[in-house]
Amino acid sequence: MSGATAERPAGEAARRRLGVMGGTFDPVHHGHLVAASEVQARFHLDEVVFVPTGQPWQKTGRAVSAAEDRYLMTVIATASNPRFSVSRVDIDRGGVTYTIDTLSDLHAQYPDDELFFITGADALEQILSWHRVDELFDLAHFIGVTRPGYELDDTHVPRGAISLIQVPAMAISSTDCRARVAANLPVWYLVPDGVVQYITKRSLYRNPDA
Ligand SMILES: Nc1ncnc2c1ncn2[C@@H]1O[C@H](COP(=O)(O)OP(=O)(O)OP(=O)(O)O)[C@@H](O)[C@H]1O
Ligand SMILES: O=C(O)c1ccc[n+]([C@@H]2O[C@H](COP(=O)([O-])O)[C@@H](O)[C@H]2O)c1
Repeated sequence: MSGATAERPAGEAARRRLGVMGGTFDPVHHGHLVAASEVQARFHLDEVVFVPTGQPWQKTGRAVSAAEDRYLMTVIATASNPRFSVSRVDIDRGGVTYTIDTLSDLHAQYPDDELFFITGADALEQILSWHRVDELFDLAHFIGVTRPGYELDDTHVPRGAISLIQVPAMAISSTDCRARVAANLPVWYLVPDGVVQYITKRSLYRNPDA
């Protein structure tokens, strides 16, 4: 996608700007929410749609929680922000999730929208290994965000295909949240209150080997 900028083009013909925050969200945490909020404001996005994955093919070595649990936690976490929404495209397609399919489906659903795919520095490091990566940059402008512990580097991405921005540093990961629940430590204030309650109600993450 050429010509995407942080500035919203003036004039009535401007297209709706839709941010896409893809993730496993197992569970969704304040690092995800702060990053999406910062990008929404700085890039003047009309909306950011969170898209929980189906099966994340590069997260090996452990079973991911049920898609419906990850979806509902994401709905709970985003409900209070009128600029946030949640899409089921990856979950309803089923199977392994590839971003090329996520973006193709969203483009079909919102053909007039300009898409901005948000990715943390850790995910960006791996992007050349993504399925049909060469076609990805035609479907969306990418926005790489800082994440504590990772270098934000776009030198491997085609020039003009990505913007990098600094977001408030949140040293939170889903891995750490899961480990804390398993160790009977609190996740209050790492994830939204409703997500803490959902984790408790559904007894998620109690068994680290599950
Ligand atoms: N603390 C954070 N700050 C900025 N970006 C983040 C942060 N945590 C996750 N992200 C980004 O959000 C997206 C979805 O992340 P994901 O759902 O895999 O969370 P995670 O915390 O990395 O999970 P896990 O620890 O299970 O690997 C990715 O692009 C990731 O880089
Ligand atoms: O398309 C791919 O091959 C691909 C490989 C790894 C990750 N992704 C996407 O990157 C986003 C973050 O993924 P993850 O695994 O860090 O939660 C999510 O939307 C994934 O579908 C996509």
